[in-house]
Amino acid sequence: MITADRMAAVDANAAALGVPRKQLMESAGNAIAREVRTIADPGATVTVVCGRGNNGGDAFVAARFLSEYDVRVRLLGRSESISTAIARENWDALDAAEIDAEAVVDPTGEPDRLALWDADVIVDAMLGTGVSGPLREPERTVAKRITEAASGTDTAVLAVDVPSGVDADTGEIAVGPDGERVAVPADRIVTFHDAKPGLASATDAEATVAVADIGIPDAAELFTGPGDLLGLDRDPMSHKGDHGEVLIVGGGPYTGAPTLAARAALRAGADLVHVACPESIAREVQGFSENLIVHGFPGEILEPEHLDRISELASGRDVVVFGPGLGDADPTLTAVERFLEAYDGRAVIDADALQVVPNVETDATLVCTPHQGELRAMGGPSADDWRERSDLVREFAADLGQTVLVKGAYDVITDGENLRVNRTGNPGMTVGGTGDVLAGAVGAVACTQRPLQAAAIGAYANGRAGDLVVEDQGYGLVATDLIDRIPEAVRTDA
Ligand SMILES: NC(=O)C1=CN([C@@H]2O[C@H](COP(=O)(O)OP(=O)(O)OC[C@H]3O[C@@H](n4cnc5c(N)ncnc54)[C@H](O)[C@@H]3O)[C@@H](O)[C@H]2O)[C@H](O)CC1
Ligand SMILES: [K+]
Repeated sequence: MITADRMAAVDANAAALGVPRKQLMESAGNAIAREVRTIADPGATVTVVCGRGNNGGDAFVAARFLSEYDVRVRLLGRSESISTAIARENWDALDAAEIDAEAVVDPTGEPDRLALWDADVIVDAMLGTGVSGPLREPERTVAKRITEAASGTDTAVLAVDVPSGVDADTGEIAVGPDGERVAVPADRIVTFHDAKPGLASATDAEATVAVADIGIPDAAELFTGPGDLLGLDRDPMSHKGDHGEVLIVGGGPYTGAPTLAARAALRAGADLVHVACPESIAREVQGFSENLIVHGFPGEILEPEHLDRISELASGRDVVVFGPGLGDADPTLTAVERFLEAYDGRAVIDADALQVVPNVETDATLVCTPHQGELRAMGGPSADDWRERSDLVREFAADLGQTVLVKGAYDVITDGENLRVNRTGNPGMTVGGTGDVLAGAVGAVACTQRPLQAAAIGAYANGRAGDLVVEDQGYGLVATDLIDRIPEAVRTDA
């Protein structure tokens, strides 16, 4: 199963791996043509009804492959409104293939002119995963015409990827202003790459769903890539506080760590970052950035007596990052344990605090970010080969019931079920502090993304930042270099 958002990410990752979208669309169109051939013989009349997005684009390709049929392509809307270059290229190619293709110049025109009737097959390519809200005109009226044309006749309706009007993730059909739920009733659906969660519930019992392989490599799903960043796209209408508030609980024997994590959280997009650290370093930490709100607790290390204050600070934040520089003194580990027993929000657990996790009962949603030594200290597996490590860590995460990001040349990221591997980063990043930067970045992203995705994006961004630094200045990287490159590393328009 794959959701529409994940499909878009995998699509972009495939493109980054060198599989162009045009090739995906060719494969998608070919799969549609193959399905038409199982429904009707050459010479049959096929009406292809297309929207202005890539769902329509797929069907333009299919029409080209069906030149031995009597194919009529009807684009809803002006051809200039076709939304992607690839789809437009394929629309133009219909001419060369001498396909009867007509753009409904006046999109609100009388859809009856679309001559949907007396077709052996109607291909529904109005909308796929790009649908938002109830079907608008003219798609709404056309969906009703298709329903009429198909009911009581032996016209077969074949939906491209998703029946138009159906939400691919939920199977829901949004209620329109007329109080009606309108979608195309497909007899057959050819969906691409992987089943969509909503298809099973959306289609009537007898609809058959075929999943077509369109050549997306497994690597596009397994390895993190630029597609994983798409979830970060900022809603232009968003305002302060939307992108989350992070609390960093750190510092003790080590003073730089909480600062690195806090600054990384800011650069990775958190709106506000609070730092709870020993009073002895609070002034120093505050000195790094006025965007940090620093709360000093008495003494040199985190102890159980500080927990009321920490819990109060945590309750007002989206994510807590526990660990950078805390050290592993008994009172500190006891404090971490007590905190987790009471906390039910999201937290990133790093460094010495990690050893507490396997033995604590918590309702918190955790992202654990051990390196391989810390994973062993947690009672986790060790394996040199990243493939073997992936399987072992997935089992470990499943037992733990949490998301685990094991840092390494290949970072292994898993929630016990799904697995991602991050290949960005370089040997220059083994210097101290890069783990603190990573923990802060994951904490910021976890404000708006689910744990697995937050860990995948954090690992990708941290490594990518490291690669940008090395590209510019060669090795000799220090952790603070990473922080300034994080915004560039998470840009989706790069
Ligand atoms: N992601 C992949 O790997 C692949 C996707 N393919 C095909 O692409 C579509 C998704 O294409 P997209 O352009 O994102 O969106 P759609 O074509 O589904 O629809 C967008 C189109 O529809 C209009 N629209 C949106 N909501 C409504 C509405 N409620 N009423 C009317 N019109 C609506 C919107 O304005 C746009 O014009 C996917 O399903 C696949 O078929 C690739 O070709 C294969 C790989
Ligand atoms: K469709």
